[in-house]
Amino acid sequence: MSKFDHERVVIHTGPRSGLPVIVAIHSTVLGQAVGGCRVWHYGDWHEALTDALRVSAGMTAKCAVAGLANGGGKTVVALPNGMRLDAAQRRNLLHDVADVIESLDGAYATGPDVGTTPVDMAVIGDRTRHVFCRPQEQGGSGDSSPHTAAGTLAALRATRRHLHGASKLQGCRLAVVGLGGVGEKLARMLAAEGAQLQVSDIDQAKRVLADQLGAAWIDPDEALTQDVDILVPAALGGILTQQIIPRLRCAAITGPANNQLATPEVAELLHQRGILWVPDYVAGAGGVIHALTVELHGGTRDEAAARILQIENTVHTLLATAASAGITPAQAALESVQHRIKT
Ligand SMILES: NC(=O)c1ccc[n+]([C@@H]2O[C@H](COP(=O)([O-])OP(=O)(O)OC[C@H]3O[C@@H](n4cnc5c(N)ncnc54)[C@H](O)[C@@H]3O)[C@@H](O)[C@H]2O)c1
Repeated sequence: MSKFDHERVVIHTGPRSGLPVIVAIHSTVLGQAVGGCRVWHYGDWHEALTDALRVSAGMTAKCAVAGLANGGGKTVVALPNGMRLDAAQRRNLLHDVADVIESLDGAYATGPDVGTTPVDMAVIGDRTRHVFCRPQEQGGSGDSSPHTAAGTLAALRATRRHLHGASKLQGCRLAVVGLGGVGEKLARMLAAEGAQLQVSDIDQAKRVLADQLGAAWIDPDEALTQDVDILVPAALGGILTQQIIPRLRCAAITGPANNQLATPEVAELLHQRGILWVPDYVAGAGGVIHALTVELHGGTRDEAAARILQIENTVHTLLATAASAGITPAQAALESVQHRIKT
């Protein structure tokens, strides 16, 4: 039987919505647990619980590697298949979520995730102060995507340095897969640095951006297997499968997309193929660093920006440690998390 290593899990049927609100607190060893609020369709609430347990543990790692004084948590609400919330139902549900969070006496704070937005965080904020990423005009830290892009840029500099001895991205061959909130901003930054860019999105309307940036457009079906220095996944998770690994032609993979590995074993397969994989939760931490620094820790935007730039050092150290110990960067990251939580 696997060990239950969460501090607390609450499942509460919301009195207004009638829906089960799950809050999983994995760890508060480093400080208040944080993690987004996911409102999504699941087969049943057991699946939602499994998701909450998995993602909250991932948040502990993300915060620990980012040097934040926070632990990991997660809220998940399982919507029955086919259910669409109207405005009043959505508000009721968000107030149910807020009341559960408030009942935890500050052990956990939430932010946006799949199925929720910064505006939803403001609604949760009606009933609890333990919430982040509210819109800027409502006193929050606002859109996290520019900060996620800035953090990924820092991680890319460290990756470039590890591959080629210098961190300048000028001339570096990169494929950015996904040109949404984060990917577009990142592609613009990379183009401004003189990187040799290829870009891709399932949305053909994004071709205009490729033309603007002087980037080559790649068909989404072929985007992951381009011959580049660094592949930058910036769309959905689960893309690094056992099947795709033999076909990859990149030297490294560093991108913000969450949960890139289809299964944890894929990290070892990448290592065997000599492809560097920077854990997504390290490369994509800029947004959460910004939101927590500004909204929960009372820091300034400049302090948050400085912390985001530190991602370059963090990734540099991880890659150097992994190389000298002959382990994967994923394993090196895990050891650094365990070290931080124990000391
Ligand atoms: N927004 C943040 O601050 C943040 C923070 C950490 C991690 N992330 C992760 O980064 C990734 C991107 O986030 P985002 O906010 O930019 O999302 P988004 O929804 O704004 O953009 C995703 C883009 O990917 C495209 N896309 C989807 N499937 C694709 C495919 N198969 N090939 C190519 N393009 C495809 C979509 O059309 C869209 O343009 C997600 O995995 C997200 O979880 C985002």
